[in-house]
Amino acid sequence: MKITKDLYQGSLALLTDFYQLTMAYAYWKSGKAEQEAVFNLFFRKNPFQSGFTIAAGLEYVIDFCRNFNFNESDLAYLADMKNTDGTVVFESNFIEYLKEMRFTCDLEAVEEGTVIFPHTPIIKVKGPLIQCQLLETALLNIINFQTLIATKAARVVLAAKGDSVLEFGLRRAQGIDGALAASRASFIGGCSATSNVMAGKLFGIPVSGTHAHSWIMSFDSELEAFYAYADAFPEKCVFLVDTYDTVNGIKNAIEVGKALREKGKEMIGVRIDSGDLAYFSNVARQMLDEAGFPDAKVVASNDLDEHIITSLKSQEASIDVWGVGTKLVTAYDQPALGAVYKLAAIRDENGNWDPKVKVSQQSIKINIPGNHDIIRFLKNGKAVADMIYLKEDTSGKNIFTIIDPIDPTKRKKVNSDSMEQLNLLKPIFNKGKKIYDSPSIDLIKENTQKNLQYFDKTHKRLINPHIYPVGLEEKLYQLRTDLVFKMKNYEHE
Ligand SMILES: Nc1ncnc2c1ncn2[C@@H]1O[C@H](COP(=O)(O)OP(=O)(O)OP(=O)(O)O)[C@@H](O)[C@H]1O
Ligand SMILES: O=P(O)(O)OC[C@H]1O[C@H](OP(=O)(O)OP(=O)(O)O)[C@H](O)[C@@H]1O
Ligand SMILES: O=C(O)c1cccnc1
Repeated sequence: MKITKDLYQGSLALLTDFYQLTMAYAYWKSGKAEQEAVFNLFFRKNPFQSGFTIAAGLEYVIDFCRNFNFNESDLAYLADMKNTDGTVVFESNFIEYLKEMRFTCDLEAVEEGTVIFPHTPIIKVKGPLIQCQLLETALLNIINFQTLIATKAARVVLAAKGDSVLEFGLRRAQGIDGALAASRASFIGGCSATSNVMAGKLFGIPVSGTHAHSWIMSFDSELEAFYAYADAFPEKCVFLVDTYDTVNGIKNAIEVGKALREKGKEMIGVRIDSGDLAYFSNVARQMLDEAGFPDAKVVASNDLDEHIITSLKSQEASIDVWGVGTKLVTAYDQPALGAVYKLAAIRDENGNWDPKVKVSQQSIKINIPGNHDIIRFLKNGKAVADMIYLKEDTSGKNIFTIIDPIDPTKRKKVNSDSMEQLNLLKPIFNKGKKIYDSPSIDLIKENTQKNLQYFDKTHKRLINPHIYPVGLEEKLYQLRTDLVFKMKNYEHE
């Protein structure tokens, strides 16, 4: 995938907050630019009150890092920036430094489609402080949105209980890139196809669709419109039946379906886009069955989301395919994921990692310090707990106490001897060189479904899900507590 080249026609290095550049300049001025650092990208709460989150966006991150350099016009723009007193913001030696800068970091990440939880790193960047810092805004922009939408899609697809979900969001998505990224993330989350043709071309996602009311309205009668469509697309007939009168529309679809059958073709089905979808889908099912079309599908659309789909399922609606647009691609009920990117450790002059913590009044906002990793423990193929730990604290151990980072009274003991262990962070770049074999979008989508299988259905419930245990190995927990006390000057207590 070449998002930068195909979509943005050049450099994305200026896709950042201005303060990243002023900090970069100040790191450079103070001689800290090349000091080795570790930053982690993580979120603090699952979106949509979900019990899980689906990671997405890594391919965009890879593309961003590989193309990370300031081109001539970026540099000219920066060189021209002036302070209020007329002096330049960035001195020319710094502009030269930026010109030579290339991405040379190590980067680890959870693969797209992985089920993830609050507090655990999705991406870990290790490298020169200045580079780590300059990546912050773009990495958050990419991961926050795609992870949000992949999670929403996974919830919609879970609600559809095995039925196909088509993503119809382009017309109401958040701009051009929002729409493309949302189509990609929706497919990763489990949608079967998109109506967005450009997403189909760029990402290799299947495209699909029916027709609109305008098609019907452009003819003198609905029947005439159905016949004409059947003529043009005998293999692809999903007739939209609700332009004037849904029951009459279904009758017309059946008539044209019979004519198609005489020509050796089968209509695919009907689409209902308004009214009581439970009632009209059941009417459609009965009429289609009685007319000899038991395999014809009923497609429903109209402001659907996971909750309306669940309700329609509980009403025993006869809907086989769900067209979901606005509420999916805009993440209507929670328009942003709050992932953050925090400095976790800096290498000191002796080569040791110096863990760093941001102290906050709210304990949920205190980050996890140190160059840490994550393990997922599985028993009999089911995920039991995720542990955030420091390698040096755990080597040779097999019994671990995992402590909830917010509520230390919540603990879980794990004996790793009887469990399978998954390292969630995979190496993606080594000193700026890509060492990861990117999977196809189809494999990523499969990965999502495989990952969801690891989790008990109580964690996947849409409302009030059972909380999956994620925590800090006890030594890391202690390190974090000690550091907080130290930074707050509570050492004497
Ligand atoms: N049986 C049902 N149970 C729960 N929700 C339903 C049911 N049938 C339809 N809905 C949902 O109710 C909402 C109906 O919205 P609205 O009143 O705007 O549609 P409409 O008037 O039927 O159609 P439109 O305005 O698009 O012509 C939609 O979100 C739809 O998905
Ligand atoms: O409802 P969504 O989940 O966003 O799905 C996409 C919607 O887009 C189309 O509607 P259209 O743009 O013609 O508008 P209308 O049906 O709401 O009038 C289609 O008929 C769906 O209703
Ligand atoms: O193909 C469709 O039916 C479609 C596409 C976009 C939006 N609504 C419906």
